[in-house]
Amino acid sequence: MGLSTRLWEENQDLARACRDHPFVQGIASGELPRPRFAFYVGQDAFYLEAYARAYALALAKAPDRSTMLEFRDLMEGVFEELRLHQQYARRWNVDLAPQPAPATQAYTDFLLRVAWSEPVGRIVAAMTPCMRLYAHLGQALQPVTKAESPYREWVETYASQEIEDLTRRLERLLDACDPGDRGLAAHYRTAMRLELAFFDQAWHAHGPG
Ligand SMILES: Cc1ncc(CO)c(N)n1
Repeated sequence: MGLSTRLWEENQDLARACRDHPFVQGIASGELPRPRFAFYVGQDAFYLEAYARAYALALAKAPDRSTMLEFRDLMEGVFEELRLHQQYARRWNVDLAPQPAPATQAYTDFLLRVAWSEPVGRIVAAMTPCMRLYAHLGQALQPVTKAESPYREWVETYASQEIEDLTRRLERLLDACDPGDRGLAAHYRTAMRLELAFFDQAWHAHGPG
């Protein structure tokens, strides 16, 4: 079994907690209060800029040109996602340059610290949960998302083949890492925990209802 598969399986508790989280379930049902989604999109735009910078740092540290090109394509995918956020922002009155809230700051601080100070493999381990989790959520939610959910486009984006393909490319880089490096599993799990905290933060934004 490849390292990416093993780490994903070891983190199924957190993957399930994200999938079953009321924020995520509210996206599928369409019942998620809009101010909470707007808050999430603004925080996510801040997050994604850090995520793109982490790819740029990984690119700078990559050992060969083919790995550099992988990081370039992955980074381009993040900029595409940010374009989607701009569309949501226009539609839903989102502040796309917010102050980062605590869970956002914790996640971006973690990613950028790893990206600045650690080797490429550790960066890949910290960045993989973001992609695999969202590909998983998109694919899991697509069949149960209500046609009338205002968040349907969000689900479709992450359920797309394009996201799955990019996720696999990142996972292949993880599979090439030294499976004896325990720091890889630690970073993967830290990122999964931060993902859950990110949903939880958005759920609790703007009070009940
Ligand atoms: C917090 C977070 N994790 C993962 C993704 C998927 O790119 C995202 N947009 N935001």
